[in-house]
Amino acid sequence: MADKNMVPPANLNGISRPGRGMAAVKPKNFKGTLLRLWNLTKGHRRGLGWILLLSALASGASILSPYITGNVINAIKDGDPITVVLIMLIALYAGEWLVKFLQQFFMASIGQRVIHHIRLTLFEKIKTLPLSFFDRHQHGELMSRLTNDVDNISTTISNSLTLLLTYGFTIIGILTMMLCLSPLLTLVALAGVVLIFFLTKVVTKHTRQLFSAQQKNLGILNGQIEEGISGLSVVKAFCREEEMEREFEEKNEKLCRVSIRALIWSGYLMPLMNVINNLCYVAVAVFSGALYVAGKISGLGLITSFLLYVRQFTRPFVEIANIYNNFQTAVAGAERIFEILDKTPEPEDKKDALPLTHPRGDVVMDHVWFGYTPEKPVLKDISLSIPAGTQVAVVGPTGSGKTTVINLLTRFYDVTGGSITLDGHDLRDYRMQDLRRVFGVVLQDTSLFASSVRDNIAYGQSGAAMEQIKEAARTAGADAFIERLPRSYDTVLEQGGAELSQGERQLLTIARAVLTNAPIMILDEATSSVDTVTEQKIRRAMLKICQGRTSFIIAHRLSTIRDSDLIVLIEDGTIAEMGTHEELIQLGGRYAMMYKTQTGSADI
Ligand SMILES: Nc1ncnc2c1ncn2[C@@H]1O[C@H](COP(=O)(O)OP(=O)(O)OP(=O)(O)O)[C@@H](O)[C@H]1O
Repeated sequence: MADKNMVPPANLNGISRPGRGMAAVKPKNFKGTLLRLWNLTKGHRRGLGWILLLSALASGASILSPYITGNVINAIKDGDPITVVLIMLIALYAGEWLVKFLQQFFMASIGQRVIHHIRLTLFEKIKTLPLSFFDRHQHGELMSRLTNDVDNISTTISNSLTLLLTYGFTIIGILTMMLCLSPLLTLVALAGVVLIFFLTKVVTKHTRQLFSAQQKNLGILNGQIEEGISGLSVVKAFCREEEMEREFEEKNEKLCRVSIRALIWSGYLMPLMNVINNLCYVAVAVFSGALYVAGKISGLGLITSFLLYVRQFTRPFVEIANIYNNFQTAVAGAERIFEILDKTPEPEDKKDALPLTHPRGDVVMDHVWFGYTPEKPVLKDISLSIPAGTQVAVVGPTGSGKTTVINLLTRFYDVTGGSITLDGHDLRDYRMQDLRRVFGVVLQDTSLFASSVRDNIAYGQSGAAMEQIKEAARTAGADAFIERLPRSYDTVLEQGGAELSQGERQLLTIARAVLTNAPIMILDEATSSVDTVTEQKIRRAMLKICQGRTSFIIAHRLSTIRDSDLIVLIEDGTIAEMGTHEELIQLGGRYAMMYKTQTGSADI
């Protein structure tokens, strides 16, 4: 069965364990979401028609075989030949196998095509979402939507749907056959089914809660395991091993207790159901015997057929209850996926958006206001005029809004008040892709990809020749360490750069920016975590790539930016001081104080 919690059906008179895997998450709008899922199968309706037909045929064997078996008994009793009936029976089972195979064949291909489509649409959508969306959602949660939720839908479509259809047809078919054979005996059999149905309902309500609690506790425990492993060095450094173990044990114990209760409850119902099923079987046997003796029913064959039907009748009900829960979980997952698909993407380019290829680089910020959330403005009325070719350093205490300025320039976010212009036009008037290409960026986040060093440097310039890549690495001062790597530029960064030092990663991202040869450079915290020798290297590289270009440098080490044409000190979202290094030192304000603290007064 699809759900990971499910255990294989225990074969107790064909009844699978009830209540197991009942930790279904209820969707908010079951019908609406199901309808949207249905709409996704648009190109596969004919295949689904086949599946429906095959499901009806597949249930045919369960429906017909007891009847044929009854006829075999009748034939033996009457002394008639049974070869033809036996051949029919064998043909029926062979046919069932073929039909089920074809059913699986259609379902697998349709199911996987639909899932392929969902995955692709979802991934395409994520790429268009504004960064503000990711601020509001944990990465882990998004990952879970892309993997677990899609997985759930996949297994449900592939497995549960065919079973649901087949069981549905089986119930209708068996009920019809039983009614045709003997309405009275059918009533007796139905009484047992109704009893089992209600009993299952009562107990599963309880087990569902217990399994939900088990899932929740499992999640908590997994979280602790993940935290423990990823933060192990911190745990060791602060000697917190014992506390960690104690916490783990508490959560482990809780999970253990709730799991035991869940299993006991789900196990408790099974034997009871078995008893009811057997009692029902006995009741039908006694009744049919009495009816036979009274001459109310025709023959032994009918009794045999009927008893076989009773044996098969209860199973589809219990299975459908389980499948329904899987469906609910899958539909709830689909709901979460549709939630992402319904999000507003980044604003599209205006119809008459301007192309931008070789800007001069005049940047003007005019009374700019911005906040990540409406209630907390981060930049407050910032006005700045930067002529083309100026090297601007943005400095200020942690959290003052420096990176936010960069986020607005690259249009990762849009201003909430005022405007930013480039060469006289509002940033929002340009084509987004053109605008982003204008910037060569080295961000705080030194993200590298699990590909070769060469591909990482050429990330923004995929057609670059090897010589250009090496030249960029030389300019960034990254060539020396790259040459020392086992396969030099072809070394694959299997762990996405985690195998390099922070400084090396920064040098690579600088080389990447160099290669773009973009007209405007943005360097955020490029020297924050490297030794002084590397810092000097980076500083030289930065000066080189900033030459003749409008450039924005954010650095905590003020020595790096003292030669900048303009230093802007941001404090609490406003410009506190602005000028050249000398001017600001002369001013003797906050900048002068920060510089003094960092370098010792001698250097001033
Ligand atoms: N994605 C975000 N969502 C909500 N608030 C944010 C987000 N990014 C930053 N902030 C908040 O905006 C303020 C300015 O952040 P910003 O990153 O611009 O500071 P900074 O000056 O670059 O700091 P640092 O020097 O530490 O990098 C901070 O209070 C921060 O908490």
